[in-house]
Amino acid sequence: MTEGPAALDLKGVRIVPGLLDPTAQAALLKELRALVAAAPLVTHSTPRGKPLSVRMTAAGRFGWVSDRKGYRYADRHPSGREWPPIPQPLLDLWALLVPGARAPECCLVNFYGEGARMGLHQDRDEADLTQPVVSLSLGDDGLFRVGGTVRGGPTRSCWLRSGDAAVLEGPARLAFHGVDRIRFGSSTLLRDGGRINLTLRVVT
Ligand SMILES: O=C(O)CCC(=O)C(=O)O
Ligand SMILES: [Fe+2]
Repeated sequence: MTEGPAALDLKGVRIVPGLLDPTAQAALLKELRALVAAAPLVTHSTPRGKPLSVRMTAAGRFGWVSDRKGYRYADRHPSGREWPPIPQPLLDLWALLVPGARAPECCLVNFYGEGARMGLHQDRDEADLTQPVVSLSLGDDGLFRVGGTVRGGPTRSCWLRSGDAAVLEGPARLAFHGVDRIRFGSSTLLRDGGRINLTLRVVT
């Protein structure tokens, strides 16, 4: 594969439906099970102490964490252990989708159980905002909302399905985005339902 499947544009965010076929999704899921065994999912809280509905872990040199001390990248899991390496299939997808970019330093693993959501936000904790963010969805469908680079402007939404990718790059690198809800049980990839979202980022 040299170019990858056809992409759609959602307010400048590149959506690549069906990037991973079901076999590749199952293979990746197997790697993620090992990843989560080494670095268990955590319920982070906002700096004000409100728990996030999305549970998270990470791989790579850095993971993203949040607690009373604020939102930040950390070089260790809250357990004190190092983050596991980013699975090779994800590094390959990054190279396919954003060939000119630096190597990713973080793969954030988000798990959305029933009722979990993520409010509109910008990804701006990274030092080099010229580098893209690549996001991959697995499991249940998620309603992905994208706005502009200022809060409160018009937004558009689309459903991200298992195997779909989204790339935040160029002028849309700082687009507000979030996940309003998931269609719990819409995919058979995860036996007990839920949605996994993987985001690859250059941090430094
Ligand atoms: O779950 C998604 O599709 C988006 C995740 C996200 O925006 C983030 O982790 O910063
Ligand atoms: Fe984000």
